[in-house]
This record gives sequence, C-alpha cells and structure tokens, in this order.
Amino acid sequence: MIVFPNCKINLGLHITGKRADGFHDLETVFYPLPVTDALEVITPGSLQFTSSGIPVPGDAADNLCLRAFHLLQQDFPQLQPVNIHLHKHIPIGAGLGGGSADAAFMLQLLNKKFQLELTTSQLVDYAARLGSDCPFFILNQPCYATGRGEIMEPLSLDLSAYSFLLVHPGIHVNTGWAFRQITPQAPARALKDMIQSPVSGWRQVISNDFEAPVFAAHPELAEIKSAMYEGGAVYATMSGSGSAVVGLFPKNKIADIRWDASYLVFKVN
Ligand SMILES: C[C@@](CO)(OP(=O)(O)O)[C@H](O)COP(=O)(O)OP(=O)(O)OC[C@H]1O[C@@H](n2ccc(N)nc2=O)[C@H](O)[C@@H]1O
Ligand SMILES: Nc1ncnc2c1ncn2[C@@H]1O[C@H](COP(=O)(O)OP(=O)(O)O)[C@@H](O)[C@H]1O
Repeated sequence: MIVFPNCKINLGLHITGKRADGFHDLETVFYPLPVTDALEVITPGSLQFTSSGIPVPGDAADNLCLRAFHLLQQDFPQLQPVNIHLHKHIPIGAGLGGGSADAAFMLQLLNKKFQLELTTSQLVDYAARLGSDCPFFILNQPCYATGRGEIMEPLSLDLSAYSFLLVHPGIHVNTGWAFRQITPQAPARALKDMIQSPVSGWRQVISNDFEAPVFAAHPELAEIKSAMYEGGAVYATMSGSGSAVVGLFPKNKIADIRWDASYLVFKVN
C-alpha cells in the first residue's frame, strides 16, 4: 500500500497564550498543498524502516512513521510487523508539516490495512499524541485551528485563482526555539474573519507571529519574502515557524525569480 503525504502552509498564525502543559495556544489557518512524500508499507515482514530522498535527521527508530505504528500497536496487538519505506521530498524543519503528514498518513494507512475501523475523531486523537500539527492531516482540508492546532473548523476557502511558490533556503528552524521567542498576546484582528476578506488585502491584515523573531535570526528569509512581493505576489508569508516562505501569485503567473542555487523551490499551479 502506498500513500502520498502532502504538506501544509499556515495562512496567518497567532500565539495567543502559554499553557500549563508547556505548549502554547495558537490560532491559524491550515491549507494543504500537493507537495508530497511517498510512504509505502508492505506486509508481511519484519518491522523495518528505510528512507530515501532528503535525509531525515535523527535516529530512524524515532521516525514519526514508526512512532505512529507503535502508538497503534499498543492498543491493537493484532497489528502485524510491517516494512516501511519513506521517500522524503517535503523539506524538513521548514514549517510545512512534512513529518506530521507522514505520521497522520501512517495512522490512516494502518487503519485501512488492518481494518481497525477507527473513526475520524479517534484518528485525530491518536494524531494529537504524535504532534501538534498531526491532527490537521487527518482532515486535510482548509481549516481554522485553535488550541495546539487540534481544534479544527473546516473553512470554505477557495484559492483556485492562485498559484503557490514555496521557497526553502535550507535553514532548519527548531519549532520549540521559535515558540520560546514569542510573548503570547491576543491578536489585533480575528483571523477567522480576515481569511474571508479578499486575498488582495491580506498583506495588510494577515500576519504570522513567528516572522519577527525568525527573520531577525535569518534576514535572508525577509529578503525572500520581499523578492516575492517585488515579483508580483498578491500575498507572501513564512509558513508556521519557518523557514519556508510561500507566495500566492495570480494563477499561472509565478514570477521567474532567480533564487540561490542551494534553495529548494516548489511551484503549485
Ligand atoms: C508552528 C506550527 C504551526 O502549524 O507548525 P510548524 O512550523 O512546526 O510546521 C505547529 O504549531 C507546530 O507543530 P509541531 O511541529 O507538530 O510541533 P510539536 O512536535 O507538537 O512540538 C514541538 C515543540 O514546539 C513547542 N510547541 C508546539 C506546539 C504548540 N502549540 N506549542 C508549543 O509550545 C513545544 O516546545 C514542543 O516541544
Ligand atoms: N518522517 C519524518 N519526516 C520529517 N521529519 C521527521 C520525520 N520523523 C521525525 N522527524 C523529525 O521531526 C522534525 C521536524 O520535522 P518537520 O515536520 O518536517 O518540520 P516542521 O514541523 O517544521 O514542519 C525533524 O527535525 C525530524 O528530526
């Protein structure tokens, strides 16, 4: 069985409070985009994880695909050992949620393969135990999210008039560090309302709290965002805690910007 976990971008992000459990409350709009990994699971086999493509940092035993398998196996001992292969294409530590997508797709794949009959709400609960971004990928549709990101309201948000440019300059931002740079506060404007306003005005009203500290640490990112606006982007923002920057351009009119050869660049028309 093979699935293709996709990435997400955040359109607006506000850190609204620090919680007793050490996490932060936030509000954001998650939007899925078709830049994907490939995740294959074969049975029968011994429990094994291999990967190709972009190297995943850390011990293979800590990979979110294996963690998703072990999480379900605790409650469903009938899960047979599986051979897992991940081809990594989504940049890592980029604010694109690639690891979270792999974990959420793994839960769904195992649910189907072993006929566990888990409901969407049960899958969301399991996903929340693997990471704050994971529950989104169970729904995988435009959502306004609060809490740690697990309280989701699907939105009707049609961005089919736009093409998306994603630029990742290879800077890996540590999510925990990024949260520690921010003093939580109530947002000046309600994101849930602003996201329904015309995209042409988003530049003035939709912002990401992580941009100030992350751009201060990596000025190259502010330059990427400026280059997108100079190239005709209708809206540009860093995604999540970075470091990927995303630009919305009129459909099929992504500017031909000359990026540094080391950057990873993705176009979604
Ligand atoms: C910032 C966001 C926005 O969508 O995305 P990314 O930039 O990572 O893609 C998410 O909130 C990230 O979610 P995720 O990447 O799953 O984070 P987790 O693994 O749960 O947490 C990593 C660390 O970030 C901090 N953290 C995370 C989420 C949250 N609501 N409050 C936090 O304080 C904690 O220090 C935690 O130990
Ligand atoms: N399957 C996976 N893909 C990517 N990263 C993974 C995976 N499993 C574990 N990780 C760990 O999760 C961290 C964050 O990954 P990722 O989800 O890509 O970043 P972000 O939260 O910025 O979107 C990485 O540093 C990596 O060590």
